[in-house]
Amino acid sequence: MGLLDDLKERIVIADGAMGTLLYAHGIDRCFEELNVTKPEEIVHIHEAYIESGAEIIQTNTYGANYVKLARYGLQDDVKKINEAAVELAKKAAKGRAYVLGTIGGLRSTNKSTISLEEVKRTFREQLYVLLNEGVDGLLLETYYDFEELQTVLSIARKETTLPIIAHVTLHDIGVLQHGMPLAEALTELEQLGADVVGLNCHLGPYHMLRSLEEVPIPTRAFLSVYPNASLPQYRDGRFIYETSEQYFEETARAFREQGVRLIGGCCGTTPKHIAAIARALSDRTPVYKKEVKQRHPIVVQEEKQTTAPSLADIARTRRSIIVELDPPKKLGLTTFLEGAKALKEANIDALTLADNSLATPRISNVAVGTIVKQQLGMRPLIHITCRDRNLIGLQSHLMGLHTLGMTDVLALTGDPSKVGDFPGATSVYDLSSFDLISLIRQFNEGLSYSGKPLGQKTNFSIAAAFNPNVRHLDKAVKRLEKKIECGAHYFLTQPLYSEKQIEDVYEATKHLPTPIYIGIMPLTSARNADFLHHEVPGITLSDDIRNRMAMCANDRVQSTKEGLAIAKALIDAAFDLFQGIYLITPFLRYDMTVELVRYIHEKERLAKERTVYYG
Ligand SMILES: Cc1cc2nc3c(=O)[nH]c(=O)nc-3n(C[C@H](O)[C@H](O)[C@H](O)COP(=O)(O)OP(=O)(O)OC[C@H]3O[C@@H](n4cnc5c(N)ncnc54)[C@H](O)[C@@H]3O)c2cc1C
Ligand code: MET
Ligand SMILES: [Zn+2]
Repeated sequence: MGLLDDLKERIVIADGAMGTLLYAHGIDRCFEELNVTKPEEIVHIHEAYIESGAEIIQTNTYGANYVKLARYGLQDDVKKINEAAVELAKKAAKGRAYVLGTIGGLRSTNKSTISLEEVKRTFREQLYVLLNEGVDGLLLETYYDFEELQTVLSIARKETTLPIIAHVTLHDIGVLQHGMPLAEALTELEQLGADVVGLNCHLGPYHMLRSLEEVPIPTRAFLSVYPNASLPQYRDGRFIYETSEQYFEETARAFREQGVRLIGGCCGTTPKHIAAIARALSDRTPVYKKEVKQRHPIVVQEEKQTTAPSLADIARTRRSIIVELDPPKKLGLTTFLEGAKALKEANIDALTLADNSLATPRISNVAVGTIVKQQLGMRPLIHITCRDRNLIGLQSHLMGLHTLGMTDVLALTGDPSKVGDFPGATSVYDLSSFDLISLIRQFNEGLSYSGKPLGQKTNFSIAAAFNPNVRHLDKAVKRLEKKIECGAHYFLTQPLYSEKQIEDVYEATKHLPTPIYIGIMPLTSARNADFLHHEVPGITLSDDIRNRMAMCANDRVQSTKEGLAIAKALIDAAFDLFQGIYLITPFLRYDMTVELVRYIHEKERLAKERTVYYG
């Protein structure tokens, strides 16, 4: 008889948390290291769970992989720590309980932080040690990212015929990240060969029960659940879980009614919780039938589509000029508004507003954008970085922009805090630019990050950044292709300072379906040229350009003239290759960008005249 035979006949009880139990005892370091440094404590916890009724225990290896151990400088000890974990669990089990080798998920909410190749490499290393040490089965737990779980489950299934338990972690009731329905996920895991499929961590019994109500009893696999004790509280700098064992006793019976065959606990649970479950299900009798609640279909109201064409559409059909005029670093909008008005009169398609560029605080671009839109009737293009807002803040921000009717956004990772005025400030980066673009696309489908209906579809037109000032242009273009896959509609480049570079950019991107706005920022002085050349990563100015600026020395009028002449030559180079021109106003010097806008319009007029004249 093995674990799967037992599960065929009856409900099986598993153990509870290891990590939070150690944490509650004051251990804040790497929990898995204790397999080697304090083995008797680990054995003691395993024994306490078995004595409480656990028939299955899991090795203390949740984070015993290369990536997580590296945070403690223990990356070379993967083998040693996993070997010790199996030895300790077996020592505690003494044949009284099955020993599962646990492998935890690596990705949380941000896919881009760890590639699938890294996931595979890391997983394999841990898997082979656990299998070698003779575990009775595998527990793949706390997978927020379904793609990651699919990947590692497929690897594990090829490597062993032992029972595999695959656990996803819910994002919200009934759904994984990005809105994947739980029932669909569990069916897919069963099809990939998992013997037991279910849930663990993040949420407690309430959310898990409501989620399982929407899940049919699997045909071949068994259903399992390892709820957290409760939602954690943050008190005096520590996370605390508080749930009475009595509540676990009641909910264990409710889990049985949902067809659950394996039940244990996750974060915050203790041997007392497991004893409560064992008491509640003392006869271990399973149910074989249940009524499945239908998931409410997602109702998304169509948002009125704006009639104005997007900036991407405009750049596809005609010359388009957008101008960056950044919100000021000091309070007061007088100069800024004068500049915005002058640019409006010069006839631009949109005013782009940076989001604390170079990681230095500026007046909120939403506040400034609202004024520009409402008072001047201009179209603001709002830059959004992932640096200053976490996943909650970003979604709230997008909902706010939608509410204000601002549909043009530029999705960026953003300059890191350390380049700006507050180098010690946190750079959040819950998301990368790729994830932010995907998130905005999902908003356009009427769904939040978790897949919850937003009630309306947003209508964002999504711009993304293109930095051609890199050593390998082909790599930058690969990033563009990925951004398009994520949902980018068009691109804005960093400022370019050479005609040749503009041609290279054209050659490297002409296969892309999305328009590109070429960035041109006039130089204001020799000092400005030197700063850009020497201190801004990636920007290189030719000797000729720097000499031309140097010749103007400190003469402001002459410098402006020369800066404009250089910018005009760049516009000439871009004119026939790109319809979109993105002018960047240096230091609120809107006189310069206004002049360049006029230059482009005049050029356009002459070109049209020529076309008419010559047919
Ligand atoms: C049009 C435009 C507007 C901008 N506006 C703002 C703003 O308002 N606020 C602000 O803080 N910053 C702004 N920036 C700066 C921008 O955040 C950084 O320059 C960023 O590095 C490039 O854009 P991204 O954020 O989309 O980065 P991503 O394309 O997401 O790149 C993120 C990081 O990946 C790395 N990377 C990118 N390309 C390559 C490559 N080819 N090879 C190797 N590594 C690479 C870099 O380390 C980069 O920082 C803007 C940039 C552009 C082009
Ligand atoms: C973070 S989810 C829980 C991981 C592991 N089962 C533990 O309790 O330590
Ligand atoms: Zn947990």
